[in-house]
Amino acid sequence: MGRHIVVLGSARAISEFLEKHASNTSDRLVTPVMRLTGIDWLIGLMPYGPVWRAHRRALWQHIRPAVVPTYHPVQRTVTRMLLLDLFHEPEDLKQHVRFAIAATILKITYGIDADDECHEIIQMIDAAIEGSAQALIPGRFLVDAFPLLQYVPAWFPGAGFQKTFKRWREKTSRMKSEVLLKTRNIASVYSGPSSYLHIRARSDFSPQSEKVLPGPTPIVEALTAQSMSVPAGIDVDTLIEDVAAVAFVAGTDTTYTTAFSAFVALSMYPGVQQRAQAELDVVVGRHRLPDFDDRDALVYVRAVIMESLRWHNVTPLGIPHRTVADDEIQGYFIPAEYEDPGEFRPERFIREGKIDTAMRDPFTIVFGSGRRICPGRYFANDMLFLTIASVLHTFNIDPPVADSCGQPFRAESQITDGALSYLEDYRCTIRPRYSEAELLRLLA
Ligand code: HEM
Repeated sequence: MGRHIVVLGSARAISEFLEKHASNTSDRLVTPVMRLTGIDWLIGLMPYGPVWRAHRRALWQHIRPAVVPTYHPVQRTVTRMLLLDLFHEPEDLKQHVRFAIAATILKITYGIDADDECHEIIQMIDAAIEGSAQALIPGRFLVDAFPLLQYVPAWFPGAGFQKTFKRWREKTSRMKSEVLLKTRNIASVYSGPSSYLHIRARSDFSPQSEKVLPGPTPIVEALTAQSMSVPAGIDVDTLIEDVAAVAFVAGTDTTYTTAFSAFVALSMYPGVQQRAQAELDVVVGRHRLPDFDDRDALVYVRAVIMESLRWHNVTPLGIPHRTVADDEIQGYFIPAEYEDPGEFRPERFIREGKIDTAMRDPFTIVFGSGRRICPGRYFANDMLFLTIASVLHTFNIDPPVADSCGQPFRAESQITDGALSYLEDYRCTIRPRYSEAELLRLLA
């Protein structure tokens, strides 16, 4: 309705417009639906200005590259949990991968351990963010096109959306405060070692990693302890609540969907999988799990992750940037950045055994650009590396079996519409590459 949308279709145009004109192109459009559904506290949706800056700075301090390695012990432990869970329940690959990413983020933000309570909290958060996924779809609700509708009372015929919005608002605010309350309760009673693995591990299994925890200071605790300068009118406690919750909301589905698409792709391209596993066998060997120190030597596995980010971009439209003043961008030239873009081919990123720096790294594209670039990108990249390398090292990923004759089924790489893009068909199956005894030795 009277707005122009410019789609930036090339890396050159993105850099030209969102980086070089950043002071003009870093705003966001806050729609009536975002306000009515109560999701305007998300950093990604805040208008450019001091309030956004204070939130972003608070989060960035705790997920910038220099800090991200302090989360490696948590990532290692959760990944071990994941491998164990996959061994026992291989049919639940999708749920287990999602749980592992969610559990990592809950531990580093709130200090909440990946036990049964974590499941309950994840459910509470999922219910609360149901509205944001809907509210972010442009044109999903008529009130965005006709803002006067927001003043129509809920009892008025056709204004049922008001009740839905109220329900979503209440769930979000309950989620933010209850999760934080639980965190504070945990902090006040907790002094011993973490319950990670302890609760979830099978009785015959007691991995050494249990001793590694407790992990780093949770982000909420660190923010509470530090003295922050915030703009007038901002309540520090609300800021902390919002910053912690946004890490979960913005970081979980994006990261797990990318990891999961990698597994689907690997099931569809067995040659790629075999090459990656052969590299893991040489670099890591059969007696331990991959770790962050192996990253430099795991050139092909890194290319698999780059290719996963490119092949299925979970946020293909990013979050729209809004200009604050008139601007100009020249030309609409959209060069073909990658050959055969539909193919999953990590080799495109490798030249003479090394990552080819002449090829555009999807890492520099899929996380957005300019001042609103994703602050969680380094943390996400680490989670992707450890999850994908570890699962590939210990399991074979196959296409699902399509019929009673055992014919493999080839998944189609169709994607869904919406603010977040999912693969339509997520089916794939996994088989361990190790016996249970060998796997337990690797996890110890
Ligand atoms: C594979 C995983 C991820 C992908 C593909 C992704 C992608 C994106 C994209 C495209 C944007 C919009 C950037 C722009 O406007 O130019 C964004 C923003 C954001 N992301 Fe991520 N993200 C991921 C993981 C994470 C994680 C793990 C966190 C936090 C722990 C996070 C927190 C945020 C926040 C807070 C924003 C809003 C930034 C702002 O508006 O200033 N993301 N992300």
